[in-house]
Amino acid sequence: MKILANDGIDPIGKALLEQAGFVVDTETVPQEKLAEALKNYDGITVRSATKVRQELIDACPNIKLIGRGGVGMDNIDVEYARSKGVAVVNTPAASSLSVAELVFSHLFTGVRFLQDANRKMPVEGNTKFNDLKKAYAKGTELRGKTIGIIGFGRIGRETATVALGLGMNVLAYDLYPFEGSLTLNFQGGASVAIPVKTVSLDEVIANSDFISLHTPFADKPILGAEEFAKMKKGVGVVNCSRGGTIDEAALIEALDSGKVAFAGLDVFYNEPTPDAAILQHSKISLTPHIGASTNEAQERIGTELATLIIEHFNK
Ligand SMILES: O=C(O)[C@H](O)COP(=O)(O)O
Repeated sequence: MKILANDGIDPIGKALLEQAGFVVDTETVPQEKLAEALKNYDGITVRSATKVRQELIDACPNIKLIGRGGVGMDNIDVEYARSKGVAVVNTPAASSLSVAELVFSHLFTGVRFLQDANRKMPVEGNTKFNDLKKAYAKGTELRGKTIGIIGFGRIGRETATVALGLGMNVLAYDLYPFEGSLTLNFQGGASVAIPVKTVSLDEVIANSDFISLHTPFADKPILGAEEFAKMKKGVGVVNCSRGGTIDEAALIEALDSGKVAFAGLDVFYNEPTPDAAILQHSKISLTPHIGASTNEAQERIGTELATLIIEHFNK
């Protein structure tokens, strides 16, 4: 069996597949050459870069499995593949903590102006930063503040758990209400369960000091001008979910008016070429869709994906 890992696969996942007798190629084939190249393979694995659309599936009748190393399957025509008897698998839980930690990277960045300070610190030969120091004199602490989490699935809950560990209050919203507890595990084996209950979207929007999005993209943004207007003045907004869930033009207006103090964005409406107005804004902390890009997450993803592929072909 031959697998093309077109967006790469962690060495541990590759080794597991090879031990099970699979041939694994990890060289990325450009999208336009994929239909030809894939004819020689039994399966393909992707992250979010490679698109596996209907035409590609039709062009490669040998393909029996599409593996998504990650959560979002918006780059794969899943229903169509399944209707043609092609299995589609993903690894929905493996990257939750890495994404949650990136949310806090953006939050800590925003409350202490790192995105701007990193651009403006005096360079060699000019050691004066007193004016800059005055500009950044009033940061904000996270402890005791309220984080609003929109989308309370695996990543939303992991984000809430980290927030509770930092001493923040959590307000969460999900289409499917949740009432239960989240467990914080501490060094030495101690753990504590903290009750959490979802509230309405309006409550989250109106009462949060920071808002983090954790939903897939549906048909329109979840946060637009109307929602920004209802938020607290000085709110910080983070998006490590999917591009399009925030109306970027409305976000820029809200940042410029001071309604939103800062934003942290890992995902963009236009990927991989976000708009210049977003890229150059001094109040936006930017990362290039790297929520799942940690050693630990990729190792878990590679291991899980390899296991799913082996199980599928051994059925
Ligand atoms: O859906 C996901 O798993 C994340 O958006 C990560 O995507 P990536 O694997 O392309 O980094």
